[in-house]
Amino acid sequence: MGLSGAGKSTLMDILAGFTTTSVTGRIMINGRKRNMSEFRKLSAYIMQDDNLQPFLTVQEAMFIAADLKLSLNHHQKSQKIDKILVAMGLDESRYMIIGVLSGGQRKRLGIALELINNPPVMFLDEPTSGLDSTSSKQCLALLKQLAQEGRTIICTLHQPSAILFNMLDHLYVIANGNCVYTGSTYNLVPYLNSIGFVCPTHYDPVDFLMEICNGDYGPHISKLMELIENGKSNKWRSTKTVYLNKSQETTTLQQVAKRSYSFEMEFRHTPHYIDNFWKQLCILIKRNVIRLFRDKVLMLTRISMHLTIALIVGALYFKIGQDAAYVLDNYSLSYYNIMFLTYSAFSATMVTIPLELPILKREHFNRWYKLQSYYLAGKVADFLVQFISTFIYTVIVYYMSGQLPESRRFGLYMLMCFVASLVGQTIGFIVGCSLKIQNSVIFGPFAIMPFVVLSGFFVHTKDVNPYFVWLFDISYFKYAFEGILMVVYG
Ligand SMILES: Nc1ncnc2c1ncn2[C@@H]1O[C@H](COP(=O)(O)OP(=O)(O)OP(=O)(O)O)[C@@H](O)[C@H]1O
Repeated sequence: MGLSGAGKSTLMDILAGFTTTSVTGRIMINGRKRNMSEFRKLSAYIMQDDNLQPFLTVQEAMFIAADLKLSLNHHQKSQKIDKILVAMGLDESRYMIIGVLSGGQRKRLGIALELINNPPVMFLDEPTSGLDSTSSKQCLALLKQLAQEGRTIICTLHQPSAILFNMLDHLYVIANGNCVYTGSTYNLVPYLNSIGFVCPTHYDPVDFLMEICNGDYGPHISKLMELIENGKSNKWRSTKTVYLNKSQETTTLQQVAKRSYSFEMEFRHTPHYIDNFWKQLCILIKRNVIRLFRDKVLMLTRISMHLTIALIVGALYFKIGQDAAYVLDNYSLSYYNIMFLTYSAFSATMVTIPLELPILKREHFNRWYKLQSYYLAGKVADFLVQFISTFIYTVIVYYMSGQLPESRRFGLYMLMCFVASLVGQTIGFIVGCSLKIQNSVIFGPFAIMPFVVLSGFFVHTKDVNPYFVWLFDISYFKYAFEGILMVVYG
């Protein structure tokens, strides 16, 4: 718990293993140094932003997660999904598209997706942010139930209400990146009393603590930090009992530890990924195909843009292909075709990839699939749209501009254009992954323009200094352009 900017998400990223670089210190699990590979099998991290696929239904998303994370048959998966959806209060929204779910439903779905494989340790960054008081209560009650079943639930909270606060077992309060209290929730007021901060009657202890952290009663953070040994002190921890629910049913810590141990043992023998590469690939292709057909706007825009430009270009260069007087125009047309197809594939990929990255980060971090499967599945789905777009464009331009009507020439012409567009797509993927979307729109074209200049269209190899000739050899535009000219005139 802590004020905004206190360092909660940073700490959570480090504990979950999401941030491993530029941090120092040791992370111990049950007294042993954390083995990251083992730990990732035991844990799931639900980040602050939902990062869900907006075009799937709740049930489809659950089945895809189950297919990737469980080695059960369809009926068993279905039963498990039903159980989780009921527990999460999502049963009635199972056929709804994720994009139209409310904030609370999306949060619950984020948890449900990670619950599928029943991880013993769950990290949640602000699971109640953006939720109303009833949804927050439902969400924490559910987490409490999971903790009672023996899981370790670690979550960050901004400033919980008294009801939410009473649901917590252990509290770790951060201010300015340091710990100012660690201990049980019911020890908070006695702790504050012991150091001279008397919480006024009828005053919420959480508000009081946050005001102290905010410096409303003076600069006391370093004093609090020292007293609690920056989180190392165990003085205010609960050692005897864990309160389970309002009826004060209790269970011993040993019982909880025993259940946690059995979860841990179960996971030790689980492979890092449940499915092999090919199975992951098939599941991800299925998901991409569903997404592609639901997200019709982008697909239809790409196809109709190719159709429109092809008609304009075809009309401009109408029947010039076999007229010797227009040989230079035909030369320019060949170049334009490669430029257009490459650039359109490049920009479409470059702007869509950054939207996918947060989802990829979450799913890959939580061991849903390997990166290779994700990449290839994305390529296969995009391959289809790119092929249709390139085919429509090439057929129209080739025949309207009056190139030789030979199927072999047309096939090769089409192949040159298609391969060039795939290279453009790959460069768009690299740029989209490397830069933020606003930067990639500005700097992305620089990844293409050097190849354009070195294609042999503007400057010829024989006219440049011999030291620069190798630059032409790395320009894929040059190969595509030469290929097209050989197809047309060879
Ligand atoms: N221990 C630390 N030492 C120095 N800087 C820190 C420390 N922890 C966090 N920070 C920095 O403080 C800033 C805010 O951190 P973070 O986003 O984790 O806060 P937060 O509590 O999650 O905020 P919010 O509730 O608004 O999401 C970041 O720039 C982070 O790098």
